[in-house]
Amino acid sequence: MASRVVRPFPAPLARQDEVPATALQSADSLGLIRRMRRNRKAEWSRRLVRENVLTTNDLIWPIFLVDSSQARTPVVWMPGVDRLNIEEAVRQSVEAAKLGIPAIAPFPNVEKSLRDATASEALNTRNLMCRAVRAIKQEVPELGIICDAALDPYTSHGHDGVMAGETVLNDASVRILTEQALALADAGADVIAPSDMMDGRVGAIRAGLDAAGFDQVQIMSYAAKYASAYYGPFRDAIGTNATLIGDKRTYQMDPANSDEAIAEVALDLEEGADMVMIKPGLPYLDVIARVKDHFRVPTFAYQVSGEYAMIQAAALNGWLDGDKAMLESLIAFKRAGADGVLTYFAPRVAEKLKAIG
Ligand SMILES: NCC(=O)CCC(=O)O
Ligand SMILES: [Mg+2]
Repeated sequence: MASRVVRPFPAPLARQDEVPATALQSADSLGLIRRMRRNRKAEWSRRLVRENVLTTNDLIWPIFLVDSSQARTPVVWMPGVDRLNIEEAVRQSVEAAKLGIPAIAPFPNVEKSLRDATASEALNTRNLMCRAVRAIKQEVPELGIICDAALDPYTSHGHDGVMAGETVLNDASVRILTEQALALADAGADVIAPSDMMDGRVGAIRAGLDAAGFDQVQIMSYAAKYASAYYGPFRDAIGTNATLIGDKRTYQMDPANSDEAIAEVALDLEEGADMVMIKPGLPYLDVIARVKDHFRVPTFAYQVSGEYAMIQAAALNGWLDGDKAMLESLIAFKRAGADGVLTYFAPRVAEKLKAIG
């Protein structure tokens, strides 16, 4: 057996007030062949060996809409985020396109009086979403618009589907979601993003879109959407926090599972999803990595409202460097394998990336 060379533990340095650097180096050298720190010694070198890069092309910007005479109304639980009226949403879309953000994802805060048990307002082709999508498409046709298919902004009970007693009905909800998707496609949505987690909705929406001549409208499915506490501030933004009865654990996924995410993604791809999404983001990086490794399809992460709020709250208290934490959280998605991220930070990041050049 080859004997291992055991290096004597370096003798402790004599206590001195100042030891010259060279003396420290020679006294302590471990004679290492590989030193991982060499590549980190200067910014040019760190840039050269960097494995992942965040670009503006990776960003999807979720925005909140409201019917209001005021251009902006603040979302209290998401400092720095406002609900926009249609005119302001158009202006912000123009800005987003100028910054090079590829796409936005609008979400409506629907007037309470328009919400009912069957989400009938979701099918109104003149509803807030449809009017906003038309207006934005007319002004900035080159900006992608990704529209949620989900009933929660429109239901009086705050669930993503219609209910019988305490049960959220699957197939009946899918029929309504398909109609909703058609209304959005007709308004000009480029991508339908079913976020409801009903079974079979991707296939039904694909068939509905194709039959109506919208065969070029893409589907980005919220394939693995978890029943998460991190959606809290979003429910403030769209005004469902007060109305939601119970929770969504009978249709959204159990945070304890990840094999199940693979099964969900497989089904959505079979049913015709062009892109898949995992949501929330940072607490589910392992799921993003597994899905990307397994399927090699366009995979997106949603950095949800609670993730945004945590960073912002800490930054506003002076407990975190907000910009650094924002960028670090976003590069994590790239490292995990995501092709892009829905993030409320999108315009701020795009501005920063533009300034860096
Ligand atoms: N369907 C979209 C969402 O539920 C967003 C959740 C969030 O940002 O917390
Ligand atoms: Mg599913």
